[in-house]
Amino acid sequence: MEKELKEALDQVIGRIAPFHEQAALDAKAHSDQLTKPTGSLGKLEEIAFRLAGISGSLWPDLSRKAVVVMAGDHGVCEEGVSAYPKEVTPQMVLNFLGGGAAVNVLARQAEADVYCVDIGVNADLEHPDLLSRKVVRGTANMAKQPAMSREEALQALMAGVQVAEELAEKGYRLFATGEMGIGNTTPSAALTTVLTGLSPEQSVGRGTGINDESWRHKIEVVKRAIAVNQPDASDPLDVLAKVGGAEIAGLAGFIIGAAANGCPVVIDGFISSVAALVAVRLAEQAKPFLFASHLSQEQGHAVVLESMGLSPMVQLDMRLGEGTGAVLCFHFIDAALKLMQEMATFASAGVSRE
Ligand SMILES: Cc1cc2ncn([C@H]3O[C@H](COP(=O)(O)O)[C@@H](O)[C@H]3O)c2cc1C
Ligand SMILES: O=C(O)c1cccnc1
Repeated sequence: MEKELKEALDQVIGRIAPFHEQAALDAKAHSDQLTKPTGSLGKLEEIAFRLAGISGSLWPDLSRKAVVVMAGDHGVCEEGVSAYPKEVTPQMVLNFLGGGAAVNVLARQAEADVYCVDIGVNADLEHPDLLSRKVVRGTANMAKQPAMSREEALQALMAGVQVAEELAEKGYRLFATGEMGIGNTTPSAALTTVLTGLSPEQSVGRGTGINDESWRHKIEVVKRAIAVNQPDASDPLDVLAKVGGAEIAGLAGFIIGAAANGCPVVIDGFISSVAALVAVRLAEQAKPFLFASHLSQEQGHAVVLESMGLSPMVQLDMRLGEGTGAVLCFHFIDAALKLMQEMATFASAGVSRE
């Protein structure tokens, strides 16, 4: 089973098309004709060039947008690493489905649809709009044993791939990643430490808002998880299974699946970015499809983004997750494309350039 899953994943990775350098250069050539000093729209120009390179067409239609919120629970919560109880995970899933969470509000404003996926929640959840893809009923406590088996990690990755395939099939062309899982900044910090070499003191943050004492304890928990499981940093699947989480694996698979379908993905804060790092370690080809949205307040986020060569669009001191920062940045993606499509050229507007 594990072998079949790995083969299926490798097959999806093999479908990721290379970046169209020429389309990106053509977009830049067009941009340089527009009525503005060269490069003056800054990152908005870079966004437009990269979107052209991803799609292979100068101005892709990215009007159909979705944010995918993967939800899962974490056995490591029994160590006391979060400021909130684990019951919040299923409760928030119902809130997403009812349209009342922060990400729902921002998605409505950005004209994006919200898809919530139960990939590892430790509760029986039923709702007509819920994508039920449960791989585990919460992970095991990584401070004592591997959070997941290698097979479970692969199942979660492939479940994420499947969600991307289905949404691409429905016509969505631009995605944002989001997550919900009380305790998930702890496995995210452990993954950061193992995959980037950052110390636990620098990768562990305050998450939902723990105090100094709990923060020091959380660092010890991350150190213990790494000591107990001895994840092999050169094997991203091993690291993901031992000190990761189902929603992190699901998002990594989703990113790979979106890239295989030629769709750009805007990644959210710390947890989503760690999932993206796992995706990139599994499939380097997925990297050009990624856009960083905001810089989270969570310690360690900047290093995770830097390790992928990504620079965030904004810094709003947010630390929520759910895909909130990513959905907000859909507005910048829309703006970048509109500017390139609608601005006059020096020639058409009769504006002198020398
Ligand atoms: C009501 C509520 C809504 C949330 N939405 C996202 N998170 C965020 O907080 C959690 C991570 O922080 P930690 O590791 O400290 O538990 C994740 O669920 C993340 O998505 C929330 C947390 C709460 C309490
Ligand atoms: O950056 C994030 O995504 C984040 C930070 C703290 C808590 N939840 C999410």
